[in-house]
This record gives sequence, structure tokens and C-alpha cells, in this order.
Amino acid sequence: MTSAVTIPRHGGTGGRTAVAARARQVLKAYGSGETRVVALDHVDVDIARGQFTAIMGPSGSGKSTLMHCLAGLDNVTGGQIYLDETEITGLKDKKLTQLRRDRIGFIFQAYNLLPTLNAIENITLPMDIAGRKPDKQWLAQVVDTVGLSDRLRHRPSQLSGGQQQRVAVARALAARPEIIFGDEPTGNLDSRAGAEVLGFLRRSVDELGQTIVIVTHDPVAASYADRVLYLADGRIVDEMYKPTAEGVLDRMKDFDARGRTS
Ligand SMILES: Nc1ncnc2c1ncn2[C@@H]1O[C@H](COP(=O)(O)OP(=O)(O)OP(=O)(O)O)[C@@H](O)[C@H]1O
Repeated sequence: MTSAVTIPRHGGTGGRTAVAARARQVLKAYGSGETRVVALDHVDVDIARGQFTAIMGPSGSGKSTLMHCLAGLDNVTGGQIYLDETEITGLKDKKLTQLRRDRIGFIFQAYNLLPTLNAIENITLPMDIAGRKPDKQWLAQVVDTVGLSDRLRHRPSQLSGGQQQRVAVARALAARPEIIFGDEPTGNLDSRAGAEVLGFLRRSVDELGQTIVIVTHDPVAASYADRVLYLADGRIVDEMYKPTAEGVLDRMKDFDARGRTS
């Protein structure tokens, strides 16, 4: 088993620490007594700022739970989660809602677009709700990079699945959150649209310095990441830097074979 890698806390990151999010001894259990399930078993992990991280592992290994705990969408049973220097575990609901709104972006498999709003209205909605004015230049860059400039007045029903997901990606990026979390962000897309969205996420890391964490089952999606974390039975059991799809697939086969013999 590999232990969590600790990244230097201070780097050339404009005053922010080099670690965007941290989990320390995070325990998450559901239920009690005989039905108690330990979804996360004392997880330690550092998510590096400006990197693309993919979380992989078999079904039920705790991937979504880890992402939800890191994003402050779910409470932990024990341990601490930090976003930059802020401990989010223990924050009251109102503060947590505010923190998620102001500092975190989300991309889900169901795009969660509002059907009555057009693309640009959906993209700026979180900022409108927060009462923040979008940075026009930045917004134009995001819209241009996702290739939506000629679709901004279209409603979600007038867009393809890939285009809708690109609206969801643009919405997450537009507010320049410290970190973006994606749960199977390309799960509903065909391989061409999926590649487009993943290519865009990759560019936003390389060109815009965005920090991204996704949960995926797909070795091709994971190959866009800088680092893959492997979960099994609620623990981080391995990691891979600069993954290739073949390398990820081989590692998954190893785990399956070990799982069958243990
Ligand atoms: N609300 C819940 N109540 C009870 N048990 C839960 C709940 N949510 C998750 N679990 C359990 O926690 C464990 C981890 O679930 P989680 O959804 O994080 O796994 P996963 O790796 O994301 O799975 P998948 O790849 O199938 O989405 C599983 O055993 C699951 O059954």
C-alpha cells in the first residue's frame, strides 16, 4: 500500500498553498450496528493545486463518497477536510453552503442545467445567485475555449448532450473556483463528445491553472489526468502519475486479479 504523498504547502501559487484540498484520517460510515458500512477508512490525501486528479476504483470502493466529502457535500464521521487553509469539517450549514458557492465548482453526470434558461444564462447563474459580476474577458475566454460562442442563446433542449455538458463545464469554470469536482463528468457522453469535454478540462488545467478532481470508471478519461488515485474498500491503495489509458487498464486488471485471489 502506498501512503499519501505530501506536497510542499507553499509554492509559486500566488499566495495560496500548493495543496488545494486535504483529507486527514477521514472516516465515513453509513448506518449502525450490523448494517454499518465503512465507506472511507481513514483516508489521507493531498490534492495538488493546478493539477488534474482522477479517482478510480471498483464499484462501492468509496470514490463518490470521497469526492462528496472533499467537496463539502457530505459530512464525515471522523477526521478533517481542508480547502486550502480552511477546515470545512465542522463548518455550520450556512457557512458550508457559502463556501461551496464561492470557492467550488461542480460538474455532474446529469448536467443540472435549467431548461428555461439559455446557455449563457445557465453559465452565469451561480454568479448571479451569489451577486457577483462575471469578469467579461474571462467569460469570453471560457466560452470560446469550450466552443460555445455560436450557441449561447440556445436552451438546453436545443443542444446535444456534449454541448450541454460543455455548458456545465463552462458554468463550473466561469466563476474561477479554487477547485472543480466532477462525478463521472463524461459518463453520459459518446466517446467523441467525451473526448471534447476531457480535452477542455485538460486545457483549463494547462492554460488556466485550474484544479480539477473527477471520479471515473473509464481508463481513457483517467488518462487525461496528471494523477490517478485508486480506491479499494474505502482506502487509497495506489496512485499513478502521468497515466496512459493502457497503464490504467493494466493496473485495474491487477487489482481485479488480486481481488479474486484474496
Ligand atoms: N447513503 C448511503 N447509505 C448507506 N450506504 C451508502 C450510502 N452511500 C454509499 N454507501 C455505501 O458506501 C460504499 C461506498 O459507496 P460509493 O458510492 O462512495 O462508492 P463508489 O466507488 O462511488 O461506487 P460506484 O462506482 O458504484 O459509484 C458502498 O458500500 C455503498 O453501498
